[in-house]
Amino acid sequence: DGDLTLLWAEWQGRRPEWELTDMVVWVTGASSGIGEELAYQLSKLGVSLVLSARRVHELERVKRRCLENGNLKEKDILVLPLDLTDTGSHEAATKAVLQEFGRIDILVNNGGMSQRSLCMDTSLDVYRKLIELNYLGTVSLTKCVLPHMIERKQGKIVTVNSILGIISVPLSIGYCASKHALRGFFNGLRTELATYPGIIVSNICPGPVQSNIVENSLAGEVTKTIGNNGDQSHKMTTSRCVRLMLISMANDLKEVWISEQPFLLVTYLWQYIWGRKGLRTLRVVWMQTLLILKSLRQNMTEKSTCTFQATGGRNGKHENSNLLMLLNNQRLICDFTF
Ligand SMILES: NC(=O)c1ccc[n+]([C@@H]2O[C@H](COP(=O)([O-])OP(=O)(O)OC[C@H]3O[C@@H](n4cnc5c(N)ncnc54)[C@H](O)[C@@H]3O)[C@@H](O)[C@H]2O)c1
Repeated sequence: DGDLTLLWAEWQGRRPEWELTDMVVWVTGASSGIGEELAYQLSKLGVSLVLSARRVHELERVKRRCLENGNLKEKDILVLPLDLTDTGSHEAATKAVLQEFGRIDILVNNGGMSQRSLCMDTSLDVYRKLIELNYLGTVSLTKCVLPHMIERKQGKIVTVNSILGIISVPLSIGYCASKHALRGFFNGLRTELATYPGIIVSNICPGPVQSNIVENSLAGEVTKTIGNNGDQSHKMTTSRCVRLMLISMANDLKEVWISEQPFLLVTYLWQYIWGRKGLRTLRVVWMQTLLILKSLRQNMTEKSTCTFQATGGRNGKHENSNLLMLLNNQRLICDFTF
């Protein structure tokens, strides 16, 4: 459920319990899902925590649970409301963290949002919002924190990307584009910071993970979300994903892929084989095999309806389109969008 370097680090590498203790860690998107779980696991390591998202009451709830179950005291946790799209507020937020704890050791760029709708059913505002939130919001906060890390010549910038920052799938192309942009930005930033070996720029690329991401996904309009998470049983547990993220941070890994199969295997194929001219046939054969396997599984379980239908897609109107035939017949591609 992780790439080979990550699994090796888990087996033989440094433990988060040794490496991350006493660090000041700022987590965005800490009110839900991966960010919330990250807060709980970090609070057991004895770090100083900054919890950011838009909803203060949700952050206060997370803080209370950190205090109940972790090793932290009230003074170790700062609740700092932050809207990633309000880039004008990021400088002041950074100053507030520095004023409270004196330093920022790790910035975890986790806050973000996804999307479920076909291109022709999606308003441009949705794509704009995804770029403003997932990409520009993250870039903006990083730019505010970076001068401080450069001054200290150390720090970790950890960005929760996605395997959709590596591969692209239908129904979430605005999300994929924003995550591809993030990966390009941070890979380039790492090179720009080559003279600061103490500053680690890390891309975390999870596959499907249990969280509220589907519920909060935009469905064609910025005012419309999917509204429910559907069946999440095929997804990785949030706790396992976060444990692997902490191992990645403890071992300064530059990019990690965290996913169960078949998503991890598909990512490897995409990265190393897919797209090369002579191997297009392999791609089709592979896709068809997955579809058949998925269809067999679906027939046996028949648990939930197609996400595509939930998004109100233009079912039936384009019955001759290959894409819609895939979408209508199988849940594979729907499962692949997270
Ligand atoms: N769950 C998955 O399957 C999965 C897979 C790959 C990557 N990711 C990434 O993980 C990260 C966390 O997502 P999650 O799965 O926990 O989903 P989630 O919806 O449970 O959590 C998203 C968090 O981001 C915050 N957020 C949203 N808009 C914001 C804004 N404008 N300003 C500040 N915070 C904002 C939310 O309040 C929430 O705390 C995202 O970047 C997502 O792209 C998730």
